[in-house]
Amino acid sequence: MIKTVDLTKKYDELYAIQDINLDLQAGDLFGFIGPNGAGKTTTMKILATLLQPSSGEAYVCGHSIYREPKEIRRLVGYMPDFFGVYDDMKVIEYLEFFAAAYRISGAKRREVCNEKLALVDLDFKRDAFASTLSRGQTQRLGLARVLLHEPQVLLLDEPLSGLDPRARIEMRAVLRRLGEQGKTIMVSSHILPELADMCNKVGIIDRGVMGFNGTVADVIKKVRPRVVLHIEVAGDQQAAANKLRENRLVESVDLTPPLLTVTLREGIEEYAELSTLLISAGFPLKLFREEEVNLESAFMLLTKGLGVRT
Ligand SMILES: Nc1ncnc2c1ncn2[C@@H]1O[C@H](COP(=O)(O)OP(=O)(O)OP(=O)(O)O)[C@@H](O)[C@H]1O
Repeated sequence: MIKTVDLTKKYDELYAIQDINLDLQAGDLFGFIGPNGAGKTTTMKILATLLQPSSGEAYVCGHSIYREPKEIRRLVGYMPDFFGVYDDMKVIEYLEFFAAAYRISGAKRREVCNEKLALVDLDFKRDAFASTLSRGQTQRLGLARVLLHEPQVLLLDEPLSGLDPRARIEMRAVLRRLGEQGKTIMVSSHILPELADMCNKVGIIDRGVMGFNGTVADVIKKVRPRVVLHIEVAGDQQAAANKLRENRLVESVDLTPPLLTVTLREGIEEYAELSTLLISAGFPLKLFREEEVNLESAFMLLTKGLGVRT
């Protein structure tokens, strides 16, 4: 659905993006993560055919951005990071205005607008003035707008930025729903944890260079190749530590009473047998869980040293 080959955009000597390679399929929800100025907007604008790259290729649903931009515009819904709404228009009027621009006419127009408002959970605001909407509601209205022409591909530039926690949860729910409809969605953010639980793939970009492109599980593996468990047992903790050290899955055990920190050997991801082992050896479990990877520090690690700009 989206494919880029060595996509590059230069402004004089500055690489806004350099050799970006993406391959996204139908139903992919791709989190495009990077700090300010990383190149996210540049990439999205090129895919939306609003900006020409300096070199490289990009295809959307098989159409080249150079040769078939009109086809691409029909298939893409692009929501920029900042957009205005017309203050003197009601929500439904705003949508109908754009539906008319897409040449959706007559009874169909009202029907499509109502359907998209419901999809973004904004039907209760249909007769409110756009100027009275909260930031989260305005973002959802913007999303409804880019859905009017039934795009296959959505390019959403920081749709979660500036939203309070509740509005984020609501927006994420809407994005998941759209992903379930089989659309290909690229959504950008500064913050990896914000997108990690929602996206099946993530790309991490910094200063124009994509340092990582894969699944969230791959991110975790990359920053922490070994699974770490936190375990607490009732009874003799030292004996429990020794028991674990004998196990072939275990690389090391650190005991800082009452916590056992158990590092598994590289590549080991299945460890249920360790809980059975402890219980059957007479160590009832008080705690047994995998240490969570701090996605914020994973992000810092993965962007460290990326991209040298000239
Ligand atoms: N028209 C332009 N002329 C010169 N440089 C530009 C232009 N547009 C973007 N850039 C530069 O290209 C780089 C990438 O910018 P881009 O807007 O793609 O980043 P971004 O990841 O979207 O950042 P943000 O999170 O702040 O929106 C930045 O260094 C920016 O200053």
